[in-house]
Amino acid sequence: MSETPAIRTTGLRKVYRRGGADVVALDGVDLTVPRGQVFGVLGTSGAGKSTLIRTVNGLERATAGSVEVGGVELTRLRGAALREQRRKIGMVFQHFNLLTSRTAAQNVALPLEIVGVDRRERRERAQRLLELVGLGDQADAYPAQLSGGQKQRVGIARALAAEPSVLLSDEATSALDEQTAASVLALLRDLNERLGLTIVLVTHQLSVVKQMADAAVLLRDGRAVDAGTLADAAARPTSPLGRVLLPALPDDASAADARRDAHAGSLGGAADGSAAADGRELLDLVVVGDAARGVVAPLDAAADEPVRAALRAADVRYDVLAAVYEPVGGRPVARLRLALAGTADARAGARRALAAAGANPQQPVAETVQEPVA
Ligand SMILES: Nc1ncnc2c1ncn2[C@@H]1O[C@H](COP(=O)(O)OP(=O)(O)OP(=O)(O)O)[C@@H](O)[C@H]1O
Repeated sequence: MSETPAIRTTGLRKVYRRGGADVVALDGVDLTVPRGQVFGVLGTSGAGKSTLIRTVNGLERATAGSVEVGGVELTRLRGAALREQRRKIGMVFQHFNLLTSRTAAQNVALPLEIVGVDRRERRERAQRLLELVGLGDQADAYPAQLSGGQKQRVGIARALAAEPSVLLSDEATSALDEQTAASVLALLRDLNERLGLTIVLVTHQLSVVKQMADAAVLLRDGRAVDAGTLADAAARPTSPLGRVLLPALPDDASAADARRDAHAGSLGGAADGSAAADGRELLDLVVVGDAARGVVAPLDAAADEPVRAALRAADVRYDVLAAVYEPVGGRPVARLRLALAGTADARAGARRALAAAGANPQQPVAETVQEPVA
């Protein structure tokens, strides 16, 4: 039997009324967020990202479909039962939403106060939570006395007070400078790892998802057009999510690399002048995982690297037109764009050898079909 997911939505639909017209914000979203993951929600402005997490959190009522959190169907609940379940979902907001007249500790203790935890225990638990987010010495500070990053840490501690199984973050780092945002994201990652907390991140910052998330969903016009782990999406560069995560390689990115990497039988170097009879094609390669490092290493440092070995074994010549290396979803990803020359059979053989070497060879995707994120 498979484990109950942290979140499951089925046919989730949300229609707002505005000025006498219907606005379909979610149009039948089926989504599964496994437990313990950091899960990104991507999409252009208006795609339905905020509506999705506001509906999952019960801040908005679904028009149709269902939302389950930890196996409990929120969309069936009303009144006290709904409030009780909603407490198990923590929420972190872009503008922190702290009460300015309360100290950090009193803000963190608020959800405990609502459920009637006594004063002494509230104080102790708030202090422990503030320590967890690195603010043990700021319990008596008021929000106005804290920096943006500190305020967001208080917001996170407050979201954790009711010991939620899921933390929803709506642009939690968008109002922070880059360095502060990075430290808040590191805190979220740490909480995910230490507490096994499932975190859903809504953000217009693609870099945040690339760095932080294990998996993501791409929303477009209220529909989930693609979802999955980032490593899988990166290995499927023509998939909608893959295209968002790995925008097209610029052809002219590294002419210098092309010269350095061109091997002995490089394009244009055919001594017998037979190149004109050969076909030529562009090929994008993606290598995900530990092998990625070798792919972009200088040739002499990676003599028996499988991708180069596959190219050497095939009867083709090639130039490396671009090479990009970056972590995606915590895994190294290397991408190369090759100009390949040889007979049709030789090029087909090279594509097979490259596929067998785990390099996911694909025709380059034209820039015009890229999916903007924000
Ligand atoms: N309270 C509301 N009343 C009416 N329409 C709404 C309301 N909230 C959102 N919408 C509409 O629903 C659609 C989805 O909005 P939503 O805020 O979920 O998108 P988003 O992906 O979070 O966008 P952004 O990145 O700009 O925040 C949009 O067309 C928006 O105008």
